Amino acid sequence: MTNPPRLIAWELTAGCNLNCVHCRGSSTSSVPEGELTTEEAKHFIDEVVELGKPILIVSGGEPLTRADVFEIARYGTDAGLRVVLATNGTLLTPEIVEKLKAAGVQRLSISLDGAIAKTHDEFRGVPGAFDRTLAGIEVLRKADFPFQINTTISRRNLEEVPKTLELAKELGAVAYHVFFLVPTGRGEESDEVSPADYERVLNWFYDMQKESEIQLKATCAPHYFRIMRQRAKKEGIEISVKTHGYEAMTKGCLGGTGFCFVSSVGEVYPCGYLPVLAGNIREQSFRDVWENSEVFRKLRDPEALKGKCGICEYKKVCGGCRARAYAATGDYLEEEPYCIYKPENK
Ligand code: HEM
Ligand SMILES: C[C@H]1O[C@@H](n2cnc3c(N)ncnc32)[C@H](O)[C@@H]1O
Ligand code: MET
Ligand code: SF4
Repeated sequence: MTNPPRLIAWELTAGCNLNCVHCRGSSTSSVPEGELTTEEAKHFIDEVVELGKPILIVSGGEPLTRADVFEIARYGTDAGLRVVLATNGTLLTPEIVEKLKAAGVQRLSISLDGAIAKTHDEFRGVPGAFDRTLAGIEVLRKADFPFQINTTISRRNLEEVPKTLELAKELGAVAYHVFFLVPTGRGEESDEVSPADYERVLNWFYDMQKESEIQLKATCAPHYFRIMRQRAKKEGIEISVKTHGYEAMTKGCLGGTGFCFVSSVGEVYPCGYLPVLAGNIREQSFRDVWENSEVFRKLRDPEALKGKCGICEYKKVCGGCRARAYAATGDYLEEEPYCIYKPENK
């Protein structure tokens, strides 16, 4: 029996009103042809529910540029899914927030890639984006709508991350999730932080997590799960849900095991950063793709990992980033290129 997905990220549209330097989808204002129609989108939700009740992340592109986003979110809510929406926050108005509430959307993630306008605007490719995002957050606060802040960490904003966390707290975010840049789409390898900086930031993140009153989560940094265990061992702490919350129950990357990404034209991928196609929901059922695709089957087998990830004692909790391995070598099972750890049995 294959476990159902726990989380699905859905690129409802690839079109976007911004032009970020790091965008995995290389999104622009021109909307590619062949997007799933409203009816196809609803059919996809029907198929998801047949498998289980994952969190459905309605994402993009910029999902708020699609007129039927509320109707589709409502459909997901009515089907029993926990629907959340990932947005750059620039298009939020009181009317839109009311519609999101009425559609049963439970939380928004707002991308904020720096603590000051210059950093964020350079990231987002549009002057004034920072101010517009902050205005969007103000609308959410007034409406008492829960939101989390997402920051993508790269060389451009690495040193500003602590300040961005402080800003997220001041703004009233319920959580702060950091994403580490993956060199795909417009994301460039030269913007990735060094392996040593990964180690430094993730150790800082561990310290922050212990004292933070809001939830912190690192995505696309599977090595965090190794670092968490190394640090806890040093401190003589047993990892449990009580001490480490949700992080104690999950692992480095859920791509293909508990998570998948569905593109605006119905393609299914292990995540939004790994361009290895698992299947297309226009040609097959979602169940068939999830249960039988070659790439998902391989990602479910820790023994398939190669290089140092294959012999690492942490491979079941970390497993490396398969998208970075693919970007570096063309083989998604190869070792994670941005990890400094030397496995003990090497
Ligand atoms: C509630 C609002 C949330 C929003 C809007 C949101 C948004 C996102 C987005 C946009 C991604 C990137 C997916 C991609 O493009 O491939 C993502 C990934 C992910 N998120 Fe969230 N998220 C939310 C909450 C959570 C929560 C509460 C958890 C768990 C406690 C979570 C766990 C994850 C995981 C595991 C991934 C997958 C990345 C990976 O492969 O490791 N998210 N989220
Ligand atoms: C959902 C989150 O994904 C981020 N995002 C977009 N492109 C990339 C990439 N190449 N690598 C990492 N994160 C990315 C967005 O900035 C948003 O905050
Ligand atoms: N456009 C939204 C954001 O910036 C969601 C998708 S990003 C690839 O957060
Ligand atoms: S990262 Fe999000 S906001 Fe930026 S261009 Fe891509 S889809 Fe648009």
